[in-house]
Formats: sequence, C-alpha cells, structure tokens
Amino acid sequence: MYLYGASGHAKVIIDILQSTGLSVSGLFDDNPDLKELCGIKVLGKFKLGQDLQEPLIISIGNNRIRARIAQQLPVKYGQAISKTAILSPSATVGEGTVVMQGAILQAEAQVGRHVIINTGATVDHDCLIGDFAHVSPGAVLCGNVSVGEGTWIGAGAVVIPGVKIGKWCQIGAGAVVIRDIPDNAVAVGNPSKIIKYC
Ligand SMILES: CC(=O)SCCNC(=O)CCNC(=O)[C@H](O)C(C)(C)COP(=O)(O)OP(=O)(O)OC[C@H]1O[C@@H](n2cnc3c(N)ncnc32)[C@H](O)[C@@H]1OP(=O)(O)O
Repeated sequence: MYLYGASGHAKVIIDILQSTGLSVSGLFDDNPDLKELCGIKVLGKFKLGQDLQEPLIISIGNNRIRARIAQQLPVKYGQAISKTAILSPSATVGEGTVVMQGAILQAEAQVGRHVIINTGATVDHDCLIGDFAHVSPGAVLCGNVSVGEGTWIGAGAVVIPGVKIGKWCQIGAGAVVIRDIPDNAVAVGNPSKIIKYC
C-alpha cells in the first residue's frame, strides 16, 4: 500500500495497516523536506501518470483536500480497516476509506469512498455516509442517519435516529443533532444550532 500525505492521520493508518499484516511501501508528500514518517520513506510529490504497483490511500484529514486529490488521481485505491473495528457482515465500505480502532459499523450501514470513520466512532444500522466524509473520534450516529458528501462530524457528537445531514457540513465536537441540517451548515451545541455556513 502507498499513502498520500505524511500527516498525523497517516501515522494512525500506518499502525492499522501494519497490524493487519499489510506493509506500507512509501508515502507521497508535497513537502520536499520530509524524508520519513514512522520509519516509512517519503517519496516526494506524486507525479500524475505515475504507475503504482500497489493501491493508495489518501492519508489527509481535510475532507476537501482528500476529495480534490481523489478526483485528480485515477489510481487503484485501498482501504485500511482496523482489526479492532467491528463491522457487520452487511455493512459496506468504499475504496480509499479508513475505519479506525474500536469503530463500529452496524447492519446495512453504507460508508462511501475516501471516508474516515475515526477511533471509537459508531455508525449504527442503515446509516448512509457520503464520500469524503469524516466521523471523528467517539461520535455516535444512531440508526438511519444520513451524512452527506464531505461532511465532518466532530468528536463526541451524537446524531439521533433518522436525521439527515447535508453535504460539506461541519458538526461541532460534542454537538447533539436532533433535526436535519442543510448543505454547508456549521452546527454546534446541544441541541445543535446552525451558527454559519461554510
Ligand atoms: C484524531 C482527531 O483529532 S480527529 C479531529 C476531531 N476534531 C473535532 O472534532 C473538531 C470539531 N470542530 C469544532 O467543533 C469547531 O469548533 C467547528 C468546526 C464546529 C467550528 O469551528 P470554527 O468555524 O473555527 O468556529 P469558531 O471557533 O470561530 O467558533 C464559532 C462559535 O461557535 C462556538 N463553538 C465552536 N465550536 C463549538 C463546539 N464544538 N461546541 C459549542 N460551541 C462551539 C464558539 O465558541 C464560537 O462562539 P462565539 O461566536 O459565541 O464565541
């Protein structure tokens, strides 16, 4: 596996891949000063058209940057799923997606491409998680929640059953979301209120 982005997020992905017996052959990063991360060689900037022998994961936490890179790079994408995550046999996970330690995906949860399901997050039955979303550590999505493309759910947020959150939203850490949220909204607090649009 190759990674794109020598970030803190990449460190966690390296741990997940190595603990599942997969090796990381190298990291691409635009910063010419970076030479290695967690003992993995930094290979420099990814060149368009470069032929990769192994799949790639974009190891960048920012959803918009991850989306932009994925749209530019027609390569084969891998997944990193921690062996301590619990996935229902009926849950689905798209390419490029990372499911971190202690995360839970319940029955018929559908997780899109290049998503981050972070440490200890729970995604309950029938949830739909759009491409490029991020469910931060400890967030709880109850049953039948839908999260739009590129939306960021903050750490420890709770979304009650059936709520629909639009595209490219930001839900604050610790928020309790009890009503649908429109595209591009930033919502915080308990019960969550929209404070602005991004
Ligand atoms: C492994 C990892 O680390 S994964 C990363 C996990 N990271 C997170 O969960 C962080 C989630 N991010 C947040 O909660 C952020 O505060 C955001 C995205 C909601 C808002 O960020 P910004 O747009 O920079 O908002 P800003 O800091 O200017 O705050 C705007 C207002 O909202 C309030 N606010 C911001 N975040 C929250 C929150 N989580 N809960 C309650 N109020 C909040 C601020 O106090 C401020 O109020 P004021 O105008 O009355 O002073």
